[in-house]
Amino acid sequence: MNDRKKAKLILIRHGQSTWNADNRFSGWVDIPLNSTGRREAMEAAQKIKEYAIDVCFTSMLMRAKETTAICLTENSDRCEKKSPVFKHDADNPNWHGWDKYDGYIKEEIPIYTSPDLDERYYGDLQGYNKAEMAEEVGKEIVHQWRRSFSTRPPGGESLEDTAARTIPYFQKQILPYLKDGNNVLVSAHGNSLRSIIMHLDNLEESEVPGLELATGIPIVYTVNEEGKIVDKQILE
Ligand SMILES: O=C(O)[C@H](O)COP(=O)(O)O
Repeated sequence: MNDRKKAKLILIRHGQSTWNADNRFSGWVDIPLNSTGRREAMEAAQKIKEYAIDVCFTSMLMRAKETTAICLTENSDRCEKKSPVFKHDADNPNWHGWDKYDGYIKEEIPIYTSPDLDERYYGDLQGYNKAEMAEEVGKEIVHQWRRSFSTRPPGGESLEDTAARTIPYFQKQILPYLKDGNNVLVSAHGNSLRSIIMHLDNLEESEVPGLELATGIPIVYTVNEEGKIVDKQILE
């Protein structure tokens, strides 16, 4: 357990994926990192290695999980003694207990995965090129679909819908670890993290369209024992 006053919350949007590079709407499509994305995650690992990570949270999607695993590789002081272990969902009927083990329980950095941290569902837009879509329906409409708070892209989730799952998850599952003084890494997605940042930074709806997150750049919040943010650094 760390000094309570120094609990860090590290948020990171996954590194570049092959569809980020192709400028395609990804949403829930499970696209891996490309070589640029893996490099970004390695650079992020260097930037955060001073923080001994106690627990991680990530989405169900490969690009966020890969980023988590790479980010932990430089956390060497901790990893020498502790292994990162992806924790699977015991409540899922398809889980057969194959990831159970008896020893080393105190020696792990648990990585919890949840669909609540998945990217915003982009519905009918998934797979389409963003620039081509803007030519077809107009730049303004595509910007609304991508950046407004309450507009839903066709068949998909608005940021408001996404926030309705990410913020309760943050409050119930993540915040208690921070209040207890743990350093927490959350690797997720452009929009699932935008919704959490909107909550943490108390942003107005009108400020949300201007909030952009680069791939692979850690944002480090310092959180006090009451769960309040006392500092924010962007490690560009
Ligand atoms: O799902 C996607 O395509 C990206 O992760 C985020 O896309 P956006 O910047 O268009 O919201």
